[in-house]
Amino acid sequence: MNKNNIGVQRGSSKNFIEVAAQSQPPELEREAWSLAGEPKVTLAAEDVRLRYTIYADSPGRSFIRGRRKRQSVPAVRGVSLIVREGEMVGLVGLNGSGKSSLLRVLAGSEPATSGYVFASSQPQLLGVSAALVPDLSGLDNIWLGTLAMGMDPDQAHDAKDKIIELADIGHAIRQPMRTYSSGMAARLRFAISVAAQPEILMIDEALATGDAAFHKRSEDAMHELLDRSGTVFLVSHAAKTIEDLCTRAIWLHKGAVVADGPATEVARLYRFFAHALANDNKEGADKALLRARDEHPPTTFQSRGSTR
Ligand SMILES: Nc1ncnc2c1ncn2[C@@H]1O[C@H](COP(=O)(O)OP(=O)(O)OP(=O)(O)O)[C@@H](O)[C@H]1O
Repeated sequence: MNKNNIGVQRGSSKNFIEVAAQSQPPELEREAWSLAGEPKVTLAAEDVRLRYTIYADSPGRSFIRGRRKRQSVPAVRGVSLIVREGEMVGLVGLNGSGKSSLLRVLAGSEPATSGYVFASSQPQLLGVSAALVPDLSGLDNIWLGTLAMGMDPDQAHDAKDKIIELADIGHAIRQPMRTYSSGMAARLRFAISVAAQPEILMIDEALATGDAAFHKRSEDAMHELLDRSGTVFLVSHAAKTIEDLCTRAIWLHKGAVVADGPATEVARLYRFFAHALANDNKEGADKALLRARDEHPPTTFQSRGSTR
């Protein structure tokens, strides 16, 4: 039996917030979700779909918007998953496979075209950047960022030293953020996001910037979060990072989940796949993909048959 197959168990969605839903699902359908059991479910997504609408210019046509060709691009195609506390979930896949789009929908920062996402608390998508102001110093931005994430002034004050220590950007912390390198800014954003101690933290490639020492500190900070029964989602192009850091990996291909299972196995098979593709070995790539799908099939909901 597919170990990711979610049986019809009566769980209650009462304690969950709705992160993304196109319309209110019927109560009975919601109750068919397996939200009960241990460890606690922190996030559940069912048949999430996302399409972007783009306007493409056809040759010979004018730039008048009304005459532009409207196209709908499917970025996420029917993703279902159940994530429990203590899991560190890595998303792997080729460029354009939908990793960042899925993360944004799960975080509630991009509305799903259809499907449902429930979470035990508001996920924190790393990137308090919207709240940070380039003309203000790092210190002022720490204050602003922590308040923007919902801390009260006392909590923000208490968190300050830890953020400075984790970001470790020296005297630059007193300089305006516009003078920072992209790596320094990423470090500060990461440190602020982690300090909020969110139950669900979502990170898109933050670990790609920063040196080995920062990498180690950020790993430690994420493990600390997991120790406090949190859940971390991580998008990275480096499948080896996912393999080393995460407990579970979800492989996305053309917007759909190909495989979902232990990071050491799924991320390793993905690496074989990507390596084979890079070497024009289509047969090898297909083999790795089919093996991953076979051995670590994606989550399905028995209540409504398999996800598409
Ligand atoms: N704002 C947007 N408007 C239109 N199409 C988009 C938008 N963002 C992403 N897409 C399209 O959606 C698909 C998935 O993109 P997404 O960025 O989620 O993939 P990804 O796996 O994170 O890619 P990468 O590894 O290159 O960062 C792609 O076809 C992309 O072109």
